[in-house]
Amino acid sequence: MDITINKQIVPKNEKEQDFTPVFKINNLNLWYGQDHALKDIKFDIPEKQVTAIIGPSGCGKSTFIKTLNRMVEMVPIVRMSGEIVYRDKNIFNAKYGVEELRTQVGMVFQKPNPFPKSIYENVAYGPRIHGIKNKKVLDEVVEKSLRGAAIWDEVKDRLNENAYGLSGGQQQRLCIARCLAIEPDVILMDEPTSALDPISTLKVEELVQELKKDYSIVIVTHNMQQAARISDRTAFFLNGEVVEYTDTSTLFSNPSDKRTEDYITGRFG
Ligand SMILES: Nc1ncnc2c1ncn2[C@@H]1O[C@H](COP(=O)(O)OP(=O)(O)OP(=O)(O)O)[C@@H](O)[C@H]1O
Repeated sequence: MDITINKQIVPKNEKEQDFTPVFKINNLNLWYGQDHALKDIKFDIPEKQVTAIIGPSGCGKSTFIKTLNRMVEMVPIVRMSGEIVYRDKNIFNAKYGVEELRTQVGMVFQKPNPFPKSIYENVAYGPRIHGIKNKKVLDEVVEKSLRGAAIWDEVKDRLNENAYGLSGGQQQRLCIARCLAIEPDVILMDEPTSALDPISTLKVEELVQELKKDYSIVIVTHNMQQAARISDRTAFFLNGEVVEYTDTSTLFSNPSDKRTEDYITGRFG
């Protein structure tokens, strides 16, 4: 699309975005002690799309995703500068509580980490903490969340059994259900399929495609095929910098940076 300014036709700027950002990241820097792990990160993450973060081991993918819900600050030696704006609020602003942020920005981890409780209690836990006590309401939230995570049919007859009795893939979808139960806006996923078998991986990938209708998703993955299959936009990280960030099909078919090309063609990493 061209833009008309003073009756002149101005070609569309490549950097112009045609999406609504859920996160705006401006000049984000992060250090672990002296180690400069994130360098001048600047890009916007779209609403209701899947954004993949790719790059070789140690390039800062996990560190980056954990800045978005401020989990990275649990490491005492971390220092940061710059700005992360979530829906017009600077997440580092003292007035914006970290609990509130984490209610809106949920996270699913690499290894499924259910609580040692029943399947039902795993999902009801968050809503209970947020003050929902009514059993009927909780039942509805649990069912809706398990359905949303595409695991309801597999567990509906064993809701009171311990979650540890589920397979790894089922546990991961249960953890996604637990995340959905607090009705987040954004879901962060840090290598959510790396501990899963291929069939469970496929189920989680299909689920991500469903979830993006209602949620904005950021996913760290080692697996470039996975990024190509399921994401709309991809950021390629290298040594703590974003080398390239664009729509996924362009990044994989026509990368603009030689380092991206070398990485996606397997020359390093
Ligand atoms: N808790 C920590 N304390 C000190 N340094 C850390 C810590 N976590 C990560 N780092 C360093 O920050 C850099 C980025 O690490 P990070 O785990 O974010 O990379 P990654 O791309 O997610 O790697 P991988 O793909 O192997 O998980 C690395 O140099 C790592 O050693």
